[in-house]
Amino acid sequence: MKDFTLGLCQFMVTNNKKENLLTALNYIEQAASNGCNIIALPEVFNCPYDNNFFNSFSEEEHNSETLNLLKNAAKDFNVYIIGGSIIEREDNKLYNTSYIFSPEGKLLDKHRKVHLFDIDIPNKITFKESDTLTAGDKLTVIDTPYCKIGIAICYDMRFPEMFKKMALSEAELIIIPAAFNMTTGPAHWNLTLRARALDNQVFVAAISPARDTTASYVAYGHSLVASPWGDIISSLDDKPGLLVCKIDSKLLYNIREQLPLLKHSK
Ligand SMILES: NC(=O)CCC(=O)C(=O)O
Repeated sequence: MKDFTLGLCQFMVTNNKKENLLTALNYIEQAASNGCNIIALPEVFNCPYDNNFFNSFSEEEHNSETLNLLKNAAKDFNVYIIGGSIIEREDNKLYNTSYIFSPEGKLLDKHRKVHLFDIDIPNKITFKESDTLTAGDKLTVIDTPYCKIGIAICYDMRFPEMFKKMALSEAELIIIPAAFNMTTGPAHWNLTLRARALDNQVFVAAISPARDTTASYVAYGHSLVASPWGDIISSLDDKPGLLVCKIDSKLLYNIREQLPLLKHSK
């Protein structure tokens, strides 16, 4: 692992795909001009987070307006892009999928959300991704010249065993495109992200859409970076914004040497 600058793009997602793509591109450009080497977007960043929109906003990988834009942006700005997630369509099934591009515009890998968000907290929040989506079934850890990056999507963060497997596959940074809500966000967002970082002695970066109180699903916001020590080293509030965070590789090496949890893990 070596030092680098991470950019998290927290913006408002609307029900106009073209507008969302333009916003994403503007944020990527701004992050690149602020020296970011790795830039990440929110979960389902081109479409409202709502089952009613998923089918009509879905795209096939081989013919995707969104993926073309991300690929070209990665190349034009010479950056790694963790492309939040989009609704991917393959063989009449829909997946919540994150695509990762290199600075050459090469598709390095993709992560399909493994744990679908099916919850029912009466009078608070009910959501059933499995009404429309199919779950992925693999871990994603990619190698870059800066660090090894694991990818998880939102509700995936609640499953510590998945994170342990990524850490044991040598992930040093885990990037999580996400969209918590106004019930679970205040209660669990910081706590869960800090715990995954601390348990696995990795940097954790979570990127949410900005909060839109008129949307059918109101995102919590509060994109953040947690360190391998378990503290929050940079964060946003609920409004649109770009988080630029310098990642100090020494921090990870020192913590892992001084408190060797991964070595002691059985
Ligand atoms: N998009 C999601 O997976 C939402 C997860 C969430 O809000 C949670 O509490 O978990």
